[in-house]
Amino acid sequence: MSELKLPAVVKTRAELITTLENQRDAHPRQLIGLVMTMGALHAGHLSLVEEARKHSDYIVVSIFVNPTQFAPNEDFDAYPRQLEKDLELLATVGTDLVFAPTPEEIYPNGESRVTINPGPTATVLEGKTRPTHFAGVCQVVHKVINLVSPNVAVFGQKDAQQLAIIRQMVSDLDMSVTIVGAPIVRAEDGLALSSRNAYLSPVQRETALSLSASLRAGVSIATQGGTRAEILAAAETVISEASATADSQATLVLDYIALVDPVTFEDVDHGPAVLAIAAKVGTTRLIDNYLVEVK
Ligand SMILES: Nc1ncnc2c1ncn2[C@@H]1O[C@H](COP(=O)(O)OP(=O)(O)OP(=O)(O)O)[C@@H](O)[C@H]1O
Ligand SMILES: CC(C)(CO)[C@@H](O)C(=O)[O-]
Ligand code: BAL
Repeated sequence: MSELKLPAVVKTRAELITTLENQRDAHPRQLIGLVMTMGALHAGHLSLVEEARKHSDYIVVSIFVNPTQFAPNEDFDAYPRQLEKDLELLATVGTDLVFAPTPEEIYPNGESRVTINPGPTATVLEGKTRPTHFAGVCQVVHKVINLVSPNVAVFGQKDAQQLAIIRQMVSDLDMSVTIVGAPIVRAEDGLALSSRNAYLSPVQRETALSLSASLRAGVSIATQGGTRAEILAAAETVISEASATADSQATLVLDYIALVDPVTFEDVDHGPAVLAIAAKVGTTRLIDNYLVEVK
């Protein structure tokens, strides 16, 4: 791994803008792709870079744990930070530039006086439990897209509601970037890869498998032509059993299981849908989803 060329890193917006200006001057026809992350990278993030490569020539990855999308009681301070390791991982998939700013660089004036209202899709599911989360996500995504001016930006389907809200923001605010969604990368045992999986003890990780198992039970009913109620019941049965039998060191508390429209995140009973789950394993909150077709 150490023989691979590490991507160039810029930490300030001035360096970012100059580097991109030079890049555009030297290669005016090249398309720029952006992948935004909070670091602690895993194969899911690397798949976004590979997806970006299909649509663009020069790839910028941002690594920034954005304070405005965390509520005061959440894990902003504890969130894993490992820039050197992240650079080595990015080198394996060919990244051209990493933008790794500090919070002061992104928010030089402290709290912004103008913010983005992420709209009704941000009030349900993740938005119900994390009411300020999507406003913070939209704020930083809008800022970094403005700074980089990419042709394409790639986001993961793992954060399905985030992807839907970003698509809506780009459409409603006439932002000139193409948003590409990339499928969820899972571990062999089905667990959706997530930086927060690093918080799980071995026994908690075992319990966490019930999230994807529950969704797969619902997907199986959907594939057999089951109704909304049957799909949700199948998923709920798996998660209730797992909650009831979980080890005391690996408690499982369901937040929601939902079957929703992929654009609005309102409940649906037919057509394309997202079967989504969120639960706390111990103190770690995890999310997952599958796309299904409800007959
Ligand atoms: N398993 C995955 N498969 C595909 N994309 C993913 C996966 N995990 C994260 N992503 C995507 O990577 C981008 C950056 O996400 P982020 O840095 O928050 O990673 P994360 O692993 O989801 O972390 P967290 O544990 O904080 O949710 C987002 O677009 C997210 O949807
Ligand atoms: C898109 C994002 C990088 C914005 O901080 C974050 O919400 C994430 O990692 O999904
Ligand atoms: N992947 C979404 C970032 C967050 O949970 O804050």
